[in-house]
Amino acid sequence: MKEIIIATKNRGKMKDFEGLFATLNIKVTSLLDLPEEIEDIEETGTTFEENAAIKAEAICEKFGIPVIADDSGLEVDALNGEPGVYSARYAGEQKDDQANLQKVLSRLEGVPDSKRTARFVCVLAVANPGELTIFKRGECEGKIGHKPAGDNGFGYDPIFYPIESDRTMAEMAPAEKNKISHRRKALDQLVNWVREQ
Ligand SMILES: O=c1nc[nH]c2c1ncn2[C@H]1C[C@H](O)[C@@H](COP(=O)(O)OP(=O)(O)OP(=O)(O)O)O1
Ligand SMILES: [Mg+2]
Repeated sequence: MKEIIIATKNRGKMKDFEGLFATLNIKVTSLLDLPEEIEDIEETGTTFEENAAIKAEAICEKFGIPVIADDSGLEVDALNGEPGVYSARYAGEQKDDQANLQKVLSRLEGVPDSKRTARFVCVLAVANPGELTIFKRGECEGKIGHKPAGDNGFGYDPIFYPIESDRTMAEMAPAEKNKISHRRKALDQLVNWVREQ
């Protein structure tokens, strides 16, 4: 079985990846699973690609091995694409999922269903020692609800209804989310790319 490091400290993301990589027979290790403590990496970019590269390249340089990073977020059309790359810190530096999703709901107060369109975006960056970093993107279209529903998943899952679903991503079983998610789509692109090499 192969092993890959994913440059993340987000446990929710890692749960997604564990499910996604299990079918590929690859074991994934996060920055939280390493024996030494890894300092937080400042995400100073203004695009998902920039931030994913910053995370993947920092850890790749540190250990001299291939590293995948995921930078992702929610784009709400009625909020001009917010919270976007600032999704994790939308309601402040403490990265509180509940506060973040409440902020989206309150900003959308009075906005009718037809204008609550949104998408999850996931950009994966793969950094290899001595090679150019590559990027794969996946998007999942949907709508923002009026109140949180469901206990699965993480982040904005309780307020996100994937297109043609009457349940939020947090009401779906993990395997169900993993069939349609932005993370799944980005990973499919990456797997296809690896097969072409
Ligand atoms: O499937 C998802 N379901 C719900 N919410 C999601 C999803 N995917 C990303 N999101 C939200 C969570 C967080 O608010 C932001 C990611 O921010 P992002 O900087 O990429 O991750 P992070 O700081 O939590 O962890 P890390 O940088 O260590 O990977 O988008
Ligand atoms: Mg982050």
